[in-house]
Amino acid sequence: MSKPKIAIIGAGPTGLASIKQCIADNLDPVCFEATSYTAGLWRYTEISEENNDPHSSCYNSVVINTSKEIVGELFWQLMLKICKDDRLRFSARAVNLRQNLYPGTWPTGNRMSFSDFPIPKDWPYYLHNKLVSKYFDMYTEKFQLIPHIKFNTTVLNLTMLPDKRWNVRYVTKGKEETEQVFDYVMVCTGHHRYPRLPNYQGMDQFQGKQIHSHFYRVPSDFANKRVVVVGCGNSGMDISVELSGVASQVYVCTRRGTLPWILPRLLRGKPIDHYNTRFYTTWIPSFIKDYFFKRTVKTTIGPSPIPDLDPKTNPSDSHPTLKTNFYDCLSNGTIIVKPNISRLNKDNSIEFLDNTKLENIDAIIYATGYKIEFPFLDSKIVNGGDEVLKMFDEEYRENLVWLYKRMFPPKYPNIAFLGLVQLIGAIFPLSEMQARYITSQITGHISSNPPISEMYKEIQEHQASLQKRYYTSARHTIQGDYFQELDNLAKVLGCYPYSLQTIWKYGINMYWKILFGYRLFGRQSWDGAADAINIYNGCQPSTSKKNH
Ligand SMILES: NC(=O)C1=CN([C@@H]2O[C@H](COP(=O)(O)OP(=O)(O)OC[C@H]3O[C@@H](n4cnc5c(N)ncnc54)[C@H](OP(=O)(O)O)[C@@H]3O)[C@@H](O)[C@H]2O)C=CC1
Repeated sequence: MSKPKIAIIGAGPTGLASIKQCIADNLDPVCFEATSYTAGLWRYTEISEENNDPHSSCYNSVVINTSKEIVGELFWQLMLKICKDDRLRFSARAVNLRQNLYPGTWPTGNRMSFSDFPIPKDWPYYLHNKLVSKYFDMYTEKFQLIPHIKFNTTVLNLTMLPDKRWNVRYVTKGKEETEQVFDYVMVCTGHHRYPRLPNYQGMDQFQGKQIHSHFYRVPSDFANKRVVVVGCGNSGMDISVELSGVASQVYVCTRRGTLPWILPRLLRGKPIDHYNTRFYTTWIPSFIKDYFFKRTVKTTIGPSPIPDLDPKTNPSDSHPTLKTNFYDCLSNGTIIVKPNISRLNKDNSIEFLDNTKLENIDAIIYATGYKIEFPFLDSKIVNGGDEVLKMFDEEYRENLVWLYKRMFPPKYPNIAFLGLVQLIGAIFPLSEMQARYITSQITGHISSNPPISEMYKEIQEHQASLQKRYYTSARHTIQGDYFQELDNLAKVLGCYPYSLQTIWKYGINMYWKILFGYRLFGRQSWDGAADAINIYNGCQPSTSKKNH
């Protein structure tokens, strides 16, 4: 019997993990990649014809490519300790994804690595984009993924055939459009591709430079300029701090009138996300988490030197913002905070909602986030269509994602979206777990999805919980918690570390580490991932036998 044919769209980290998992499960993957390289937005490129088109898949978001310096600053330190001793030893036991997938990791260091491909021991906590793309090159080479990728190939359209297979229409640069039929489609194009811009009066008249953060590369482009950065997410913070050293003045615009809660990257010398353990995220009520969060901010970088700018919301109401030295720039005046813009003028002045005005602005950088779009697909496949959209607020609706288990559109079989979760944590381990979940379904190792009504109920509950937890914003429609999202899939796949099983096999010390990120006794290390890999290796995967 011929192997099921799987179309994978995008050869970023999620696409690469998907190819590898398909191969491991004896499927036949073909990956379509619009650019000439892998690793997606982690590969730093200059703005060029190839990557300045929002419809190309090679976006180099400021998210990680704000510049060599800033990425260095963001990522260099935080990787060091993570890759210590245990990890290599444990990962050597790795067999294949099905058996060992679940590093229990976070965005830094090995917390962002795939389960059976550890990040080299001597790499730092926070990786420079060069190292991240190198990591993916090593991964691609080790698992021989390149032969499965069609580079410079853009998917134009997907249509479902009467027999529920998918027809993929695509074009490779310099060639004719062509079509191919697949049994299943895995969409791995991510959610940081299409810039989301505000709509201010006079945008078309303003004579200065206006760009989205996605197209920002190096600070020198703004040397001695007066720059307004719109948005206070991680991009807005990173860019404004970076520019503060070269621009003649930087202004940051906040539509909420206040700044977000800003956390430092390191706490007591450890990457701050390492304190976010399974116990902390699962068992601690959010009011206690908020208390610790506020206390951390107050005793490290804050409160803000300008009290009026202190956030009015709770820390858990929004996606976290990490930036160590933003307040330094506020206190020395290199960054000045403004409310939202009311209009832009032809003479390069900008008016704000508090009736103040700035003259002679040279550039505006819109760090206003991203639109979730899949131009090759009917949008109702992803957002549920009008009957679903009408339940949501206008802005939230723009980025609504209506997928069962964050992957499956209830009414459309044989298609799944991977990496479409904005985790508080690294996405790679989840992408890998999702790939594993999908291929396990295709091969019949785990049950297929429940009836549509049940899927709707799950999605509705998930969306309701997001709306309850976060303030309404287009940036909060796909939020997820690292451990919970991974654990939910791990339980079905049979690699979740249940307490008694774990304690029986590995002892209380290891179980403690799985829960709290450090050992109860013995040599301390915060490298929870290493132990987790060991634990998950040890779990008998239910996926080794069909469960239905
Ligand atoms: N160093 C790192 O780790 C970095 C990580 N990232 C990640 O990349 C992702 C994208 O981040 P980012 O690019 O900052 O985008 P976000 O969507 O996270 O933030 C967008 C910001 O723009 C504001 N905004 C949105 N629409 C408007 C509007 N119409 N007018 C005025 N302001 C508006 C939002 O305000 P509001 O809050 O009111 O919605 C918010 O402050 C996030 O997951 C982020 O964590 C990004 C940069 C660096």
